[in-house]
Amino acid sequence: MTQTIKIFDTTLRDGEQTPGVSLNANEKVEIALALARLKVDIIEAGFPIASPGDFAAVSRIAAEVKGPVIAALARAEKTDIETAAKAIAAAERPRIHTFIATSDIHLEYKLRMSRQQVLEAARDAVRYAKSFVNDVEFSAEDATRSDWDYLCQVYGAAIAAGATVINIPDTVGFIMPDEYGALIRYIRENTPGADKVDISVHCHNDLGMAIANSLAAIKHGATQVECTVNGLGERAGNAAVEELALALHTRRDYYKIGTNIDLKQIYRTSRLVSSLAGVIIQPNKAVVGDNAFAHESGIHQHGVMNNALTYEIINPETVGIPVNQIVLGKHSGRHAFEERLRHLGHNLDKETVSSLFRQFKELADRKKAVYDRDIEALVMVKEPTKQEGWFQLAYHHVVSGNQTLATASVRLKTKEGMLECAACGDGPVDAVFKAVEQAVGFPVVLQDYQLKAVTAGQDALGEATVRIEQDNKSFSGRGLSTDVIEASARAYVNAINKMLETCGMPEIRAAAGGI
Ligand SMILES: CC(=O)SCCNC(=O)CCNC(=O)[C@H](O)C(C)(C)COP(=O)(O)OP(=O)(O)OC[C@H]1O[C@@H](n2cnc3c(N)ncnc32)[C@H](O)[C@@H]1OP(=O)(O)O
Ligand SMILES: CC(C)C(=O)C(=O)O
Ligand SMILES: [Mg+2]
Repeated sequence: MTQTIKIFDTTLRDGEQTPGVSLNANEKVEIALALARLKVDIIEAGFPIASPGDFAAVSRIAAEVKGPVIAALARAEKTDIETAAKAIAAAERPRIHTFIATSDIHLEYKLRMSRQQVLEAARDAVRYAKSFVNDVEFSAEDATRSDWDYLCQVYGAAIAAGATVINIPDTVGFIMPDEYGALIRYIRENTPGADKVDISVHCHNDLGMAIANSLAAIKHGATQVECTVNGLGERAGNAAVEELALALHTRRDYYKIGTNIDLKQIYRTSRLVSSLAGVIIQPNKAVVGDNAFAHESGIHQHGVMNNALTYEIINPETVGIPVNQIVLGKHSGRHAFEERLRHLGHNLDKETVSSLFRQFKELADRKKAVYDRDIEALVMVKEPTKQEGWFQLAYHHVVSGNQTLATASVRLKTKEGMLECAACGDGPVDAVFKAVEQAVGFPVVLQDYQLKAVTAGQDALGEATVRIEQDNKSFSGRGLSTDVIEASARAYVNAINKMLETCGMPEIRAAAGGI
């Protein structure tokens, strides 16, 4: 291997710009810790000026996550830069990432600035950021629709002001691979000082080119690639880190470039992000989709039976996908369970292991075979401990049928006692959601509801995902059970708890016209 490309992960910043996704500080720290285990080189932890919540999350990540460089985004504005610097002050290796658009269309209609003004703003922003940290990245937003010579002037000014990284974003996913490769080469060859800094690329997937463009850029001298887990991001998303890492690994014969990514962590990180962001992975998604290693047709199955290499270019275990074998049953003990967790790469504290073991025993009572994937699902969809969450689902009962009005009754445990309610609905899930809504005592706006099976079989674990909305913010919850109505109710309660964590119970009750 001749070279290593740096992976800059922006799941927590651009990834959070995915429509409908909103992560709280605890979730962001959990994802940042997983990214550190994945061994990304840089974590873009957020955009601290955007909200006090974003500032707090970036500050916690800077203080708590060791290993990768911790970056914070800032417009080419003094206050943004000061806020970013404050948020990452505790990081071992802090980076300020400042940006301003350079395309004429952005200059005319958005910034209302001339080319000269933007060039000066870029230079001043880098210089100001440099007064706080040594490591400063500069991005020319909408670079791929900007004039190439003007871009070289702006990047030259940013490098002269002290930028250590220049990023060339395809902000609107517009450029084609050959063209992007040529642009990267042009900037490298025509920007004074470009040979002394990292050249970064940041590709959006509007035309499905994010990975192809990133790879073309690597071929033409990019030294850093910006990605997100599962390709989350604004609109159609960003280049997916798992796809990029696997492309470079699988075709190392061609690219002769590696990454520091720990490939075994890919599946786990992907599931964690999917779970916390509330965005289900499409089955045919490359590398981490449920069908990525499934062989449906006879000719393929025949080939794979003889030798997997006939139709499999990636071994699922390479990316840490658990093999679907029966691992444990209801007679298994705590030692075997703990050992299995360790084998799957989870080093969890005693309290979490105890809670998971209890859930595993309950599951083993209801399900014939417990697979590694079931255990992964239990780990991902952690139930709230007694101290967490306003509400816990203590009991539910649902009656439904084709000639019966679906009716549900629920009992929720709270710190102040039990709440009970019953409701009718359009089907059992609607009835149980209505009963929960009545029990909590305020209206809940449902945005999205999805249900899928974790493994195959009639007794498979069902995994429900629910997204609710409050004050233009989304909150997602997940629930697991062999009973899909229970999984749905748990997901709904989980989303409500997350909403309360951010919005506060008195505020929600007041907004609903209550006490
Ligand atoms: C390509 C990207 O992904 S860029 C990152 C996008 N991410 C986000 O926008 C995160 C969430 N954003 C926010 O919370 C808000 O937009 C904030 C806090 C950043 C700014 O909020 P507001 O001050 O209310 O401004 P608003 O969003 O309406 O407009 C953006 C302003 O920033 C200016 N601006 C946009 N980009 C830049 C830049 N890179 N440098 C300097 N100014 C900029 C715009 O011209 C506009 O200025 P104006 O208010 O003088 O007209
Ligand atoms: C802030 C920049 C790098 C960005 O996200 C984009 O241009 O897409
Ligand atoms: Mg972007």
